[in-house]
Amino acid sequence: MDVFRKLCAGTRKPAACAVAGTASQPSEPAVQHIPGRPENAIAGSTRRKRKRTKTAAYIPDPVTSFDQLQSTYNLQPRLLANIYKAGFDSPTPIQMQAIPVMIDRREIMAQAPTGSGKTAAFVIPILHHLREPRNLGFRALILAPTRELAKQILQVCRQLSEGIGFRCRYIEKATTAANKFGPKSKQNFDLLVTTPNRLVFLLKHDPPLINLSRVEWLVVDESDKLFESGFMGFRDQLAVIYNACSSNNICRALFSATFAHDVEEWCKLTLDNVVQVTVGARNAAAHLVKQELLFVGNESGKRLALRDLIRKGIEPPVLIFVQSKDRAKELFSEFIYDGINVDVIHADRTQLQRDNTVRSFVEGKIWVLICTELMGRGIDFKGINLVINYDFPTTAVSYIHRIGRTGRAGRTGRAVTFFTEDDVTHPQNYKEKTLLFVYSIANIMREAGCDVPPYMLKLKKPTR
Ligand SMILES: Nc1ncnc2c1ncn2[C@@H]1O[C@H](COP(=O)(O)OP(=O)(O)OP(=O)(O)O)[C@@H](O)[C@H]1O
Repeated sequence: MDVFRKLCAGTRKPAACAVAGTASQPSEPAVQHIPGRPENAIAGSTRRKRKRTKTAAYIPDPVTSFDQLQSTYNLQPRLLANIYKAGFDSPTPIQMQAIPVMIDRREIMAQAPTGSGKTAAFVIPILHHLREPRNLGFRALILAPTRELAKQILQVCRQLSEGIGFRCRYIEKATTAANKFGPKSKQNFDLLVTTPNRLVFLLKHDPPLINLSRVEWLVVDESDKLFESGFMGFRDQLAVIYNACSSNNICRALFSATFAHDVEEWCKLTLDNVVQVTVGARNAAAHLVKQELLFVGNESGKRLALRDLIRKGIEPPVLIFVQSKDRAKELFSEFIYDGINVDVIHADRTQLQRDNTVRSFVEGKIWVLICTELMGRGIDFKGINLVINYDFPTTAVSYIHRIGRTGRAGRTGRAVTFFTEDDVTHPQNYKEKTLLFVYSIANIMREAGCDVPPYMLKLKKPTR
């Protein structure tokens, strides 16, 4: 059975029946769409005109300040204090919209640009609902596609819950996790942040080594990534986790900077009266990133162009994306040879090496970090000034996430994408795909008001 169907078949909400059956008609109205703009999140009139009764059409009004969360929803003073202590003076557009929706226990599918504060947008309402530590086992579960991102989210959970006493956990090793979080443990933990694979390992054990039946909130961050199927996809794992969260009171929230039709489809059919929040245009690059495309001719042209950029003066920290582990290793050797303060991160490095590299980069000991797609999503390095796409991204979605490592939290950033003759010619076989990506990326840039070589916009859009 297709896992997408498995995911839907596992639901306990009535709307899901439509998937397993034939009609596929979502219950009425399944999705509320709230258009929002990054610069002015309050979609205003449409929302305010809605009845204030709790019907299917009811959507809680957005908030314009964090104080309003206390006056309207009785947010804990300590949680509010932690929000301000984190330096969050006022909510970002996605926070204005998503926090009241989740506090109202509405299921949500949210899309907002990279670096726009989605993490706090789901962590704040979850902490509000958990209220206080209890020894009931995990009551909230947050899934992320990479360990680095899961740890980063964990940090935010701990930072915002400081002084409240929540036990926020991460699955370091599946073997020790069984003892710590298994059925025989004291169940003295509240919130789990993890990648799907380790959790699935525990769940698939007979009997399961972790119990998710008390989970009230399941958050899927980078939802379009976690819904990907196939060898590298997480969809199978998501289905297992989804079915293990068996509480009748469960609410689900899906967040990403990019939109995927299958996620939307699943939300409409499966979630209970889901609210869909979209801040800004769908699948658009963060507007604070100045994007440049640089034609470098061929492979050796990339090295020359990179040296040229460095010679002209780059302001660290800088992230360089390449397409594979081998490419990362290769470029790293060259940089080291050139005496540049650089390190590399890819899936072949041990977790300890990866953690140390991230720490050194954050502390400013490393100026240039070469990485693969592993670091493309969600990672929030403060103050990245420049992202270089040394290898052309393989999808427009990947491009949006990669360049979104800069231009975050109100700061401006710059992204330079190298492309070669090979990337724009030979529209045969797999090259046809590349051509499509060049075309889509050129359009993303054009929509963001950046300079694009005119011929790129004239590239014939290949058929898929
Ligand atoms: N209300 C706020 N005021 C100021 N800064 C904020 C606020 N909320 C979040 N931030 C900061 O914005 C940065 C980006 O937040 P976050 O990592 O949650 O973005 P994101 O939308 O999840 O991005 P991505 O799509 O790349 O994962 C973080 O450094 C965070 O501390």
